[in-house]
Amino acid sequence: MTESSRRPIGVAVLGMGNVGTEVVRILHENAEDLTARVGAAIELRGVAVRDITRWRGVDASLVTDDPASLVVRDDVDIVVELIGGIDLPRSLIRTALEHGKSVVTANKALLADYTGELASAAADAKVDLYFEAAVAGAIPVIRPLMQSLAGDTVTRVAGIVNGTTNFILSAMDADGDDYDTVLAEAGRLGYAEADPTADVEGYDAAAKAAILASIAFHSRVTAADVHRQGISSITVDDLESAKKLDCTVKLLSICERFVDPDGRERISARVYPALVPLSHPLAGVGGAFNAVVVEAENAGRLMFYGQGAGGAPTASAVLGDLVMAARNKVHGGRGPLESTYASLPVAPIDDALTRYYVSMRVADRPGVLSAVAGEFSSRDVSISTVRQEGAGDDARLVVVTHRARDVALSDTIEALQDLDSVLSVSSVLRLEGTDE
Ligand SMILES: NC(=O)C1=CN([C@@H]2O[C@H](COP(=O)(O)OP(=O)(O)OC[C@H]3O[C@@H](n4cnc5c(N)ncnc54)[C@H](O)[C@@H]3O)[C@@H](O)[C@H]2O)C=CC1
Ligand SMILES: N[C@@H](CC=O)C(=O)O
Ligand code: NA
Repeated sequence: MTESSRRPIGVAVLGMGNVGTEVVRILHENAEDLTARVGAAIELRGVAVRDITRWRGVDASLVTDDPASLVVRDDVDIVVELIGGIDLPRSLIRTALEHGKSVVTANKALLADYTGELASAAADAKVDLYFEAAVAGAIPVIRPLMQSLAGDTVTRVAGIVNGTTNFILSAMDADGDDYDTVLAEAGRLGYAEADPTADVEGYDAAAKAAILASIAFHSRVTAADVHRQGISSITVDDLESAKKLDCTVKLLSICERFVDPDGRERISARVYPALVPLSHPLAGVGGAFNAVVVEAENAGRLMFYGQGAGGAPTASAVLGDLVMAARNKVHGGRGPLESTYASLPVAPIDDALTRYYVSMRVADRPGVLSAVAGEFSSRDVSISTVRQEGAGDDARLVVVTHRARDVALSDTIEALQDLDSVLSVSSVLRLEGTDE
């Protein structure tokens, strides 16, 4: 059968915002190449928008404000969900899968909590559920973890997976720019979520960490399992202090597999702003770029780098999934199924091994250093460096620790706050990207 004689694959795109608009543009612009790659034409059968009266982008006959009607249509084979949110897309995707449509989505907030439900609906219907765009935008990371590394044992996946916060921190670091101005710019450029709290408070990065940990460790990890802290408390002063330590500040998502003191294998999944040495490859990842470092027992260390947000880069990942799903519709076969056989439990943040950087205002008098050091040593936390800055009312101590259980470090901070000689603890950040 020739490509032109094969039945075309019908596609519906739900949501025509930053990403949806770009998906439709690429579908039109690359139509001929896509047909050759799939072995049949991909035809846009409908787009769903919120307000039909304001939509001017595509042929009016394709546009509807009723996405539920599109996902059950007989001439639609693949549904692309780009609305965002939870309840509506959850119900639309379920209905689409139950009606035998393959689904492509970029919706990490939904997947972080409902991959199990949606993947089993896809398995029941023998169709595909693809979501490469949901983590790190254009960067291929889901497919490498699910397929290329399927024969290896992944031990760690860590990196920068939120473009908006990386854009903000990079601008604050380079130009000392004001936080609100940079956030507004990230929204204008199509990086930020509809509610940018999801970005700045780390919810988006935590959702992505849940997805990455689930896939990497063949277990089910949801957003609630991920320890989360955002960047809203990071100041230009923190970035200046970081420079004095030859570091910068990055919002990191860290997923690790580790053996606890009782010999049980567990997962640690956490998101927080951390000091990263300038010599570390993640320190050089600027703007809305993302980078993910994967460590596997046999492959060693792999690094994936590229555009993690924005309409066109994200649409590129969506199109990759769309081509895969369309090929499967034409030639048969299916993408990989969800794999949760290992079922590793997730440990609380208290059990993670981390390093702390602590900056505190102290009374400028004898005995302060030994009182501070005593609080660390009584909890078995070993100090790596101590630096005194300023004098008199401006005296500050900056302590960097070696790796210790996070709970020992956080208990130490509480105890320091109760010391008479410590006037205030002005900044506490974890330090990552070092081996100590
Ligand atoms: N923008 C980005 O860089 C990335 C976005 N994503 C995800 O992709 C999805 C879409 O993101 P964006 O395009 O940036 O969001 P957006 O807010 O620009 O687009 C969503 C669109 O859906 C429309 N919509 C809302 N309710 C609707 C309804 N009931 N029926 C039809 N349309 C409706 C909105 O009017 C809007 O145009 C989200 O899940 C987001 O988390 C994932 C990776 C990167
Ligand atoms: N808001 C997200 C978009 C991509 O996932 C981000 O900034 O990374
Ligand atoms: Na990706």
